[in-house]
Amino acid sequence: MATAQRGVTIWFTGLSGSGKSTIARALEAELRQRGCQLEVLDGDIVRTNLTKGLGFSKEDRDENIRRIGFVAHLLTRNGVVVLVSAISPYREARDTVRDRIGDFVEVFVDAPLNICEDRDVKGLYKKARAGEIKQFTGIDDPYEAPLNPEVHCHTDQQSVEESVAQVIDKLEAMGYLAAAAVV
Ligand SMILES: Nc1ncnc2c1ncn2[C@@H]1O[C@H](COP(=O)(O)OS(=O)(=O)O)[C@@H](OP(=O)(O)O)[C@H]1O
Ligand SMILES: Nc1ncnc2c1ncn2[C@@H]1O[C@H](COP(=O)(O)OP(=O)(O)O)[C@@H](O)[C@H]1O
Repeated sequence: MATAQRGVTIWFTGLSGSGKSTIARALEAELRQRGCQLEVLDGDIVRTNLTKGLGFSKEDRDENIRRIGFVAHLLTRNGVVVLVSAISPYREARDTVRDRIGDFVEVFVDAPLNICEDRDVKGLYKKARAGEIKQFTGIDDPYEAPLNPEVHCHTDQQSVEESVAQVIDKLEAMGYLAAAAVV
C-alpha cells in the first residue's frame, strides 16, 4: 500500500515584489514533478475570490489571513501540500495560523524595500509614493518580519532556483518530502 502524503502549509510572507509568487510558482513545478498533491493559494487570486471585498486596513488584512489560514488548514489536514503567498504583514496573524495548522513552514521572502520598489512589478510602489494608494506595505503601512522563520530567502542575493532548493531542503529535513533519489 502506498504511504499517504503528509500535508503541510508552506507560507510565503514578504513585501510586495519580494518574490513570493515567483518562488511559489517555481516550487509548485518542482513539487508536481515529484508527484505531490498540492494547492496554491496566491494573494491576488484569493483576494478576487475567497476574500473579495476586503481592503488593506489591519482588520481586513487579519481577516484575509484568517480565511486563507482556514482553507489551508482544511487542505493540510487532508494530506495536501498548500502553497500560500500573501504579504501577511502582521506577526500575530501569521503565528495564529501557524498554531492552528501545526504542519507549517514559514518562508520569509526577504528583499530590501528599495529593491522591491525598483522591481515595481505592478507599478503599485510608484502609485503609493504618489499618494494614489494608501496603506501600502513598506511605504505607509507596517511589515513585521518573521523572527524565526523555517526558511529565510534573500531574493536580492540568491536566485529563484536557490530559494526553491532551500525550501525543498527544509521540507526534506522536516520529513514532509522524501529526499530525491541520487542516481
Ligand atoms: N495597500 C496595499 N498594500 C499592499 N499590497 C497591496 C495594497 N493595495 C493593493 N495591493 C496588492 O495586493 C496584494 C497584497 O495582497 P495580500 O492579500 O497578499 O495582502 S495581505 O496579506 O492581506 O496584507 C499585493 O500583491 P503582491 O505584490 O503580489 O504582494 C499588491 O498587488
Ligand atoms: N532572486 C529572485 N527571487 C524572486 N524573484 C526575483 C528574483 N530576482 C528577480 N525577481 C523578480 O522579482 C519579481 C517578484 O515579483 P512577485 O513574485 O510577483 O513578488 P510578490 O509575489 O512577492 O509580490 C518578479 O518579477 C521576479 O522575476
